Amino acid sequence: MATESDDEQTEVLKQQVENWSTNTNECFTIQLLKGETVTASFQPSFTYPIFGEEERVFGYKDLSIILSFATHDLRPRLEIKHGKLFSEGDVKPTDIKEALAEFLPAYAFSDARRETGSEDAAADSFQPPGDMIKGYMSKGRKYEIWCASLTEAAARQILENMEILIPMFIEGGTMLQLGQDWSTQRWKLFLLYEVDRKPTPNTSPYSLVGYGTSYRVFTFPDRTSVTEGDQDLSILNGESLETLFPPPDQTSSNHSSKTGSPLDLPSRERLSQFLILPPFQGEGHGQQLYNTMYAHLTSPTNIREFTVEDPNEAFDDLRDLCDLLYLRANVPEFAALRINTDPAVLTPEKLLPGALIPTDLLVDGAARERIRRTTKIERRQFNRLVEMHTLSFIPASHRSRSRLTRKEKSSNADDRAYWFWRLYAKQRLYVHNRDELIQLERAERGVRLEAVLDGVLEGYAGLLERVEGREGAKGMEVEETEEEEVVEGATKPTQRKRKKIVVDEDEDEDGEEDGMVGVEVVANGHKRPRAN
Ligand SMILES: CC(=O)SCCNC(=O)CCNC(=O)[C@H](O)C(C)(C)COP(=O)(O)OP(=O)(O)OC[C@H]1O[C@@H](n2cnc3c(N)ncnc32)[C@H](O)[C@@H]1OP(=O)(O)O
Repeated sequence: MATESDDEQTEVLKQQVENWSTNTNECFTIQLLKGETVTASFQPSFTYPIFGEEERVFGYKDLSIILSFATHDLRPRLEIKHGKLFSEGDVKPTDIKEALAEFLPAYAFSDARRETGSEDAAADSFQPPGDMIKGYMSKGRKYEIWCASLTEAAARQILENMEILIPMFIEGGTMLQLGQDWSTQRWKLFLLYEVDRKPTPNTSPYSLVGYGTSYRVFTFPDRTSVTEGDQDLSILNGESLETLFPPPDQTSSNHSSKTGSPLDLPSRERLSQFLILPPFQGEGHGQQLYNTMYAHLTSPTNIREFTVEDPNEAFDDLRDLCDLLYLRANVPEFAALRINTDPAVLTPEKLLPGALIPTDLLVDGAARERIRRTTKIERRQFNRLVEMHTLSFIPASHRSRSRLTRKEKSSNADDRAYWFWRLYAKQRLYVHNRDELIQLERAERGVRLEAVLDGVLEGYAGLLERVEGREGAKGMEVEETEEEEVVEGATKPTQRKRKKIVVDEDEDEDGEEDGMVGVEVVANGHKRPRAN
C-alpha cells in the first residue's frame, strides 16, 4: 500500500522528469552550411522516429542539438551543446548520439574532414552525380535538376548523408534500405540544386533545394488484362525474373546476348520519396521537380505507368495541380473531353433505373484509354483528373443538388451535365469504396456514396479554382517562363500552384476498371449528408 511519503516521492520524481526533459522538436536545429557559413536554419517537423513518441529527451539543461549539412554533398555534422547534466543515482541522461546512430553515417559524429581541411577542397570541385536533366531560372536564381542511378557511389553517399530528413519531414517516412545487389539499378536519385553563379572561393556553387527518389517495378505489358491483385512481377521475389533475365553483373559468359536486362522489361516507375527543404518550400520548386521526374521517368518506351508510393495530402495537391495543368495545356484530346449529355446517345433504355452506369458513353471511354496509355498516368489518378476536368465546364452555380430534380430530363444543358457528371464520378467511387458500401443496407449505400461524392466535389472545386487561376494568369506569364527556361531536358511545362483533394482512396487501383461494372443508375438521395 502506498504511503504518503511514497506519493511525495513520486511527485518529486515526476517534477524532476519534467524539469530535466526537453522537447526534441524545439531543441533540434538543422543547418545548411556553405563552408562555415550557415545559409539556412530550420527545425524538424517530427523527431518521434528518433527520440520516441513523446519527442523528449531527459537529463539536460539548455540542450541544443545542431545537425549541419554541407549544401553540396549533404555531409552531415552533429553538434550537441548543453548546460548541466542530470546526475542522481543510476539514472543517466538520454544518449542522444545513440538515438541518432541509426539515422546518420558514422562520420556525422566526428569532424575528420573539417579538421584536415579536405572539406573545402572537395567542395570546390564538386559536381552532382549523374546527368543534368533540367535547368531553370526563378526570381533571378539558377536551378538545376540532376538524375543519377543509385548504383553510383557518389549518389548513394549523398542519399545516405541526408536520409534522416525523410523521417523528420514526412510523417511515417522511413529511410531506404538499399542492398548491394543488382536490384539497386532500379533506383534513381533526383537532386534539385540552386547554382550560385558567383560562388565564393573554396565553396561549392551547388546548394541542395530538394530531392526525390524513384524505382522501377515490373509489370505485365497489359495491366488491364489482369483484374485482381498487384501485377508487379516483383512479387516473384526476383527468382523467376532472374531466371528469365539474369542481371548484368551476374550474367555468365555463355549467357546469350539476346537476353535483355530486367530493366528493359515492361515496367512502372514509382516515385518513392519527395522532399523540398523547408526554406525553399512554396516557391514552385516542388512543381519543377515533380514535372521533371514525371517527364524523365515516363520517356522510355518500356515504361507503361508512373505511380507514387504512399503520397501524403500535400503531395497529392502538388500532383493534382501539376497533372491537370499539364494535361489541359499539352494533351488536346484530354482538353477536349466533356460530359456527354446527348439524348440520342444516352437513350432512356441506357438510363433505366437499375441499369449499369454507361461511363464509356458519359465520357468517351476509348479516348480516355488512349490518353491514359500515352500519358502513362496511373489509372486512379487519371480517372480523378478526368472528373476534375469535365467538372470544370459545369458552372459553379449549376453544381447544386437542388437543381437535379428532373435529372437527365432537365431542359438546362448544365443541369443535365451535372446530373451525368455525378453519375460518372459515382461509378468510380462505388468501385473504390465497394468493400465498405456492400456492408450497408441498399438505401444507406446511396446516401453514403452521395456523401463521399460531396467530399470529393469540395476538393475538386478548390483545385479547379487554382488551376483556372494559373491558366488565366498564364498569358501574362508566358514570356517570363520562356525566358527563364534554360534547359528543357524534360517535356513537361513549367507551371505552379495549388489545393487538396482526398477520399477514401488508396494508391494503386489494381482491380478498379472503367466500364459498366458495379454501380447502378440511382436516384439522388434527398438528405444532405456531410462531405467526407
Ligand atoms: C511520395 C512522397 O514522398 S509524399 C511526401 C511529400 N513530402 C513532404 O510532405 C515533405 C515536406 N513537404 C515538402 O517537401 C513540400 O512542401 C512539398 C513537396 C509537399 C511541396 O513542394 P513545394 O515546393 O513547397 O510546392 P510548390 O511551391 O511547387 O507548390 C505547388 C503546389 O503544391 C501544393 N502544396 C505545396 N505544399 C503544400 C502543403 N504543405 N499543403 C498542401 N498543398 C501544398 C499547393 O497546391 C501548391 O500551390 P500553391 O503555391 O498555389 O499553394
